[in-house]
Amino acid sequence: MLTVVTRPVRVRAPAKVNLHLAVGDLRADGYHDLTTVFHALSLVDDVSVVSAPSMSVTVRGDDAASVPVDSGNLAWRAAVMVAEAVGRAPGVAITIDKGIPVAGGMAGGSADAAATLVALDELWELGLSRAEIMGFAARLGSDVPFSVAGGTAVGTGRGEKLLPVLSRNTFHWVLALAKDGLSTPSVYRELDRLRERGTPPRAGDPDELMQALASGDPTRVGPLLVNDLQAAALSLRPDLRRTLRAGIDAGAIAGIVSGSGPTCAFLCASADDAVEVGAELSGAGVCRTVRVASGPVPGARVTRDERGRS
Ligand SMILES: C[C@@](CO)(OP(=O)(O)O)[C@H](O)COP(=O)(O)OP(=O)(O)OC[C@H]1O[C@@H](n2ccc(N)nc2=O)[C@H](O)[C@@H]1O
Ligand SMILES: Nc1ncnc2c1ncn2[C@@H]1O[C@H](COP(=O)(O)OP(=O)(O)O)[C@@H](O)[C@H]1O
Repeated sequence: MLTVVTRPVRVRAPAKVNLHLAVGDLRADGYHDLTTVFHALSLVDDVSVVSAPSMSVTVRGDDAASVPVDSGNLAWRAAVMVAEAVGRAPGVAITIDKGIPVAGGMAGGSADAAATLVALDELWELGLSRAEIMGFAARLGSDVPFSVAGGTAVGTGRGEKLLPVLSRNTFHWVLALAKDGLSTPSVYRELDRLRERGTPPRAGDPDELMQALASGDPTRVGPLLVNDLQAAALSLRPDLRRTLRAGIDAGAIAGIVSGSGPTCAFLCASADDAVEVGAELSGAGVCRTVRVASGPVPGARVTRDERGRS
């Protein structure tokens, strides 16, 4: 007989920043080959999934209004994909507590999709292998496998082929969240346009960054942060230059646009420095709001209470 778990399964999934993002030329399938170093941050979404007569998604938090609650939601798509694969009706109610900025270049939708995959594996007692979860993840989006994996990892292909990176210590970050999001496809398109008109610099390979991460020294990591999409994000949102400058003026070691932006991520020397940089940046009037976070943190995983229940 099929066992059905009726209590909600809760999963926490992290945001990411790309410490290194080298973008290749546009491929025939509309994607770009990447070499990227993903780093998972303690800015998280909490996703709860429970059995229900039909599919639904509820989103809570400051950015909730801009998130679709139908089949446009990546968590919904994740549930339908798994249900079809295992031959079940996709009857689940998904509740997302959003801590990750929406359309901020921090993989918030991917985090929710990853969380839903992990939650359904437990809720429906599927016993999926890691490879099966990663297979679903890669079909849902280029960033979703990393949201499952967490930590620090090199991504190649579309970003979905992952290898873990040795990184020592915890790094401390300040994130400057922007008022409006940026669409990922339009930032990639803008980079293609800039490359047709000129030769914006291209990131090399991340070898030196990997050594710096292994040393655990943020002053070595900072100067090696690089993002090929930054020129495109700044071209679409020139105001971000002020944000980046303000973070450095406030005492950060380095600042970078996170992925396709518009969130700016600032690496700081210590947890105390991050709090100070965050306070100063928040008073500078160059962003909607500021968050302090650290990394690396684990990927999507079930959270349990003191009695071991999820
Ligand atoms: C830029 C990055 C950097 O990590 O993250 P975000 O800033 O969006 O969080 C990723 O490449 C975003 O990954 P993700 O958001 O999962 O993208 P997908 O859903 O797979 O693709 C959305 C669109 O982005 C473009 N795209 C994405 C990945 C890739 N390697 N090349 C691309 O050109 C394509 O136009 C694609 O149609
Ligand atoms: N669960 C979700 N959370 C946030 N956005 C989502 C979600 N599902 C679908 N979306 C859509 O994906 C777009 C990109 O969102 P997000 O993943 O937060 O940003 P990014 O691609 O910059 O990392 C949003 O504008 C929204 O329309």
